[in-house]
Amino acid sequence: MSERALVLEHGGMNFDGVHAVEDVSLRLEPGEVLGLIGPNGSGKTTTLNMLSGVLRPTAGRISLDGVDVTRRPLRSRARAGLVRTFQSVKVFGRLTVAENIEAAALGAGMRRSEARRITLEILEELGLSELAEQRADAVPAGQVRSVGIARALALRPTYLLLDEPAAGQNETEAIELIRIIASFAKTRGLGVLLVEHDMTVVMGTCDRLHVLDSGRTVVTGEPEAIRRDPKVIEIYFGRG
Ligand SMILES: Nc1ncnc2c1ncn2[C@@H]1O[C@H](COP(=O)(O)OP(=O)(O)OP(=O)(O)O)[C@@H](O)[C@H]1O
Repeated sequence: MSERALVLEHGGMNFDGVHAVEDVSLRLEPGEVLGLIGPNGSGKTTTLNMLSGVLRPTAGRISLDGVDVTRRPLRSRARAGLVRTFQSVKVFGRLTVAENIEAAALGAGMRRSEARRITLEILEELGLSELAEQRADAVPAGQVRSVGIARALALRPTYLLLDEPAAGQNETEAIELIRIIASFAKTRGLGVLLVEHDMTVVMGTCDRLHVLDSGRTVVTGEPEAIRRDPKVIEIYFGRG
């Protein structure tokens, strides 16, 4: 197996006796899109918070391309190529969308001309070019999330963790956005972990799915196998 991967081994998070996540192991390689799915409260966001460094796991180990980062904070992981988005995106409202993205690239040490070039390239690939010169506080809520994704991509990560990137969009828009992100993953060798609770959205867009329920792994595999898995059917459709 390749050393190049983001790996969680036997991860656990215990909040004062509440086992939000227990013994979860997963692996994300460059170039693949892994959907982390499960019903409300199943531990998706907690897992993403552990992987990105927002939370320090109470059990287990996280490694990034073979290096143990379990005790490293978010910023240090971001410098090493692991970048995340948040459910609520904070933009500089008085700056344009392009300036918001450039600011991220400049903050990561890029030269101004390069930051500008990368910004325009990413906006085009995400289908957001027409927003480039618009003030960020005038952008509709659904598209602000895409601005957040563009900003994360401007940091040129190797691994990108997305927390419900398509929330607030309808199913067709959500699938379209995730398809675009998946094509980024393929062309740039980017590993994408996508937290999502809508099965339909992840089915046709992810390479693999990891299903959680009550903080534990139910099953991991290719979408077609997951769709037919009796345990997954029970979780999604069997509970009144
Ligand atoms: N800071 C915290 N303190 C105590 N319990 C927490 C904390 N954060 C999460 N939990 C609990 O951990 C469990 C998993 O929560 P988490 O937010 O990770 O689930 P989720 O799958 O992301 O849910 P959703 O789809 O609703 O966002 C839930 O029971 C939640 O109440």
